[in-house]
Amino acid sequence: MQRIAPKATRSTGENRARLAAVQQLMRIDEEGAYVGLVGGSPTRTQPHARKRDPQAPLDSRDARFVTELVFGVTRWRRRLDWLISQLRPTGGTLDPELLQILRLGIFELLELGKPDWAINSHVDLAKELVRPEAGRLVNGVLRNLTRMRTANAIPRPKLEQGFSQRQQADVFGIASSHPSWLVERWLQRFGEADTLKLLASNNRRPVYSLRVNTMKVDIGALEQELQESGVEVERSPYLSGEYLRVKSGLQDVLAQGLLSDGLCQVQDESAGMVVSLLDPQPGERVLDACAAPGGKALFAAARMRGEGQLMAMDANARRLRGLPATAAQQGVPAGFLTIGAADLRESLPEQHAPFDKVLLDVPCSGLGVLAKRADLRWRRQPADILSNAQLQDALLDAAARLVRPGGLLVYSTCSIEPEENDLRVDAFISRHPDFVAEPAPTGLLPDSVLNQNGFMATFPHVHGIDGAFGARIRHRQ
Ligand SMILES: C[S@@+](CC[C@H](N)C(=O)[O-])C[C@H]1O[C@@H](n2cnc3c(N)ncnc32)[C@H](O)[C@@H]1O
Repeated sequence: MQRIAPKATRSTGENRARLAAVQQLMRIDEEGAYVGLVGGSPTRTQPHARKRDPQAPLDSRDARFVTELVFGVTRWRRRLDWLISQLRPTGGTLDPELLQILRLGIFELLELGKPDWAINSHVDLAKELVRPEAGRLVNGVLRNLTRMRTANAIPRPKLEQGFSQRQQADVFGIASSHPSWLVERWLQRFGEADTLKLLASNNRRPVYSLRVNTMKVDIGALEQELQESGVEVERSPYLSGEYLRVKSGLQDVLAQGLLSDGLCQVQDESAGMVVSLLDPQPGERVLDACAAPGGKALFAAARMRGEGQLMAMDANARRLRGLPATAAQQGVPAGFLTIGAADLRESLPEQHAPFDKVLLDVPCSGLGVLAKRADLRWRRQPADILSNAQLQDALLDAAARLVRPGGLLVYSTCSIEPEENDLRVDAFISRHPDFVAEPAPTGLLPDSVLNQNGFMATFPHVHGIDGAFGARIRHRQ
């Protein structure tokens, strides 16, 4: 029997959140907006939306619901579209807004376990945003789904007898909502069992960690303060003296102003491990050559205790804009950190060179961070890996000129693809016989994050954090 909610329990806040989510999803599809950045109010207001959505901002609970919807629908898009194709007898092209509403409805019913009566909100949204008859279609598709849900008979893609690897990639790709080319690539490399684990990790709620700013606060004191205010944290198993994993209450960390007070920053432990691999010491001259927005540079500053010289440069001046203020909040001494916008390939900071250590955290496919960047899996194409490799090689060649003899270059990515990682290091060494790749020295990082070459290589399904890579490359004396 259908569950009917009393009218009073139907939340108008949730309805407004659904409208905002549809608007944001349209922006992501039409304008390529980045799913991590569209959490605020939509910039484009629909004519229908104005009628329904007065200017009052959403409260924080509804705003969080918008984020959950946008993130979830983006992540599950392929599976949702496949389900729509199974649930719509007529087929044919859908209005873009109608498609988003159907995706939203299916996501809420299947992933968030919303009750059957929530469908009324999607039906109303379709009537208002698209046209009155669109409500009938939404009602038909979503009621069909709830009947299947009750009968435990949600459609699933199936493998045929004698399937090829491409067909397997299609089926896994639909079920886990990843593109087939990526699944096929991982099947070839990791085999079936590990690919399934990786796909599942990419669909899990991401793990967020805080890098404790040890220049301002002791980790034990911050841990206690957070726990007393109801934020559940635990020490990172990889960087136990500097990182706290947030189990629940990240919003409270933000609300308490701990970030703006400079006591901590949200940063994945894999990013912290790259800085550990660099091992910047007080008194050294260090360059972060692709620094923006500056997370790793700020950790390096804390490790150096503001002594020596740290230069943070990046080709993108806009992405560097917030760094001086954040550095000041975190207590980084003026004069210790120099910030400059420059394309490393064209204008080397030679007047400051040579450096004891250079960190080169290059632009990459980001295929290690799919749990956090829900849209990336749809944006990336196989050709991107090749074009990234060309830029990565050029940046490595430029950075090499800035390392003093005997000094260290650390190359890092947030990718798990060999073409962007070990293979770039191999190619660099063959172009530069005056450099040698060296395994991470004992004690710098846990053995569990080192690969067969002694490079740092984390994987979401193995380490439970972002996938990332870091290699130490030494300039021979
Ligand atoms: C992965 S991000 C760096 C993240 C940063 N290390 C952090 O931890 O916050 C890569 C950066 O490389 C920069 N970049 C791309 N091409 C560059 C170039 N030719 N010269 C210098 N920086 C470049 C991009 O603007 C981007 O900010």
